[in-house]
Amino acid sequence: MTALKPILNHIDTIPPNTGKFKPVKPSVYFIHHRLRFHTSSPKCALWWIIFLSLIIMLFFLSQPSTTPHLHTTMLSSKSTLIRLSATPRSTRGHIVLVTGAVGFVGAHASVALKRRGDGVVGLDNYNPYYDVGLKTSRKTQLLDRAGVFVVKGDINDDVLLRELFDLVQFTHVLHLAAQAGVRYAMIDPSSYIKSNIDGFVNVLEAAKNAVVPPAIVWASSSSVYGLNSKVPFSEQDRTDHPVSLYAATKKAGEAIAHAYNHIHGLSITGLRFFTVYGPWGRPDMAYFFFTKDILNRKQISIFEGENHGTIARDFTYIDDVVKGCLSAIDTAKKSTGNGRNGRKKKGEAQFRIINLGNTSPVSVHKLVMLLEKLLKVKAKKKMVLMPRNGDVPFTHADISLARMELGYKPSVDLETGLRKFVKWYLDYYDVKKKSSW
Ligand SMILES: O=C(O)[C@H]1O[C@H](OP(=O)(O)OP(=O)(O)OC[C@H]2O[C@@H](n3ccc(=O)[nH]c3=O)[C@H](O)[C@@H]2O)[C@H](O)[C@@H](O)[C@H]1O
Repeated sequence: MTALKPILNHIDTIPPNTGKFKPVKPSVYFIHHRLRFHTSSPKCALWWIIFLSLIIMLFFLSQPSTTPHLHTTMLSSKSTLIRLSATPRSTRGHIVLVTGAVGFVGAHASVALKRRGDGVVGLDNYNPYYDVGLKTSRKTQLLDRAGVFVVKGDINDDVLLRELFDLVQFTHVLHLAAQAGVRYAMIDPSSYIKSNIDGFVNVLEAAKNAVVPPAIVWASSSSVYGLNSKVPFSEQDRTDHPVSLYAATKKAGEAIAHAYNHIHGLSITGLRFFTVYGPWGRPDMAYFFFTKDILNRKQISIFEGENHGTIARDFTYIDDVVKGCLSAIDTAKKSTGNGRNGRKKKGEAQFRIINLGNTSPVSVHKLVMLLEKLLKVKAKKKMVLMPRNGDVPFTHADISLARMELGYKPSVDLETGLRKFVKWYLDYYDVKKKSSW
């Protein structure tokens, strides 16, 4: 500001328009006036250089970033690692941003993508909804070993996302970052809005603003089917009666995705996951904390419906879900863009919603029996009427669309999948096997 002062003082010296001069705008007059009378003075010329430099600097700073790497500040120290991680092994490989990369599905999917030769960059905020130590272990034991670099950051951070999309031209985004869990919405409802709505919109904004908008594959949920009684649940069925806030935010996500697809030509595939389980799973899920409680000889509550009705889930093994995700990426068509910013719109973009389930529901009672068998420990069971806090009595996926679109064919039954989970659990938590039958 002090540098500008001498120049500003000269404004007082502008003569009034007496009519002898051709009327000119004051600013233009000022420039002409200054150039005519003072450019010969070296001191004034210096002030002019400073003034013009400031104007030029302000002009460039106010421009949206179109040149990659121009404004990278948050990521600049990691840019080499990020680019390395993003580089596919072959020119035909995809370049995928995986959000929620240290999450359960995110970690497995990132590793699978990287192993087959795609370029992968992870993004995760390591939120403390459940044990951050487990998330860190997924990073060190799975992602680091596979060569997947994970940026620690939030999907709600639009500056970070812009930098990331400036740094790497992603062909796909596998958006898995979310506030998960059906029952936790009773405790922290706003976390669902923040992650599943605000965060999702932020990711879509970043994608649509990318120089070449990537295709999006993201995680919706079986919970959108609510209390539907027609089985199996088909993508054609109504899903406008969610019974949990979690389900409501996932359903809202599907509607938001449709709007972005329609307006901005983003290619979007929403995958409705059905109770995904397996090694490195989520400790907030029943199969996981039942295992812990059974081993600790703690009582577990098994939910049942009215008149002792059975509660069942279409439990889906992680490897099957990962195959479905990869196939969704492979079959995703390119985004067509919105025709703005001088870009040509290339027609309607692809929009899909696909169930990823196992299509063979198992009762929670059976789940517990299998865990007892695998852990060789008798559970202390208490039958409890299912609380009205967002749970649904059963889920059952119709997977014919997944079969057709993705060649999806789940191959792991619950007992086989739980055996792998239990093996991992005992190993990870270093549990000494003790039988209490
Ligand atoms: O498909 C989904 O989209 C969702 O799947 C998962 O939700 P759910 O299918 O509800 O799994 P989960 O909580 O493990 O309960 C399993 C069963 O145990 C029963 N259950 C639960 C707790 C308990 O104490 N007792 C009990 O019987 C309970 O009634 C249920 O029948 C994800 O958590 C969710 O984030 C989302 O991804």
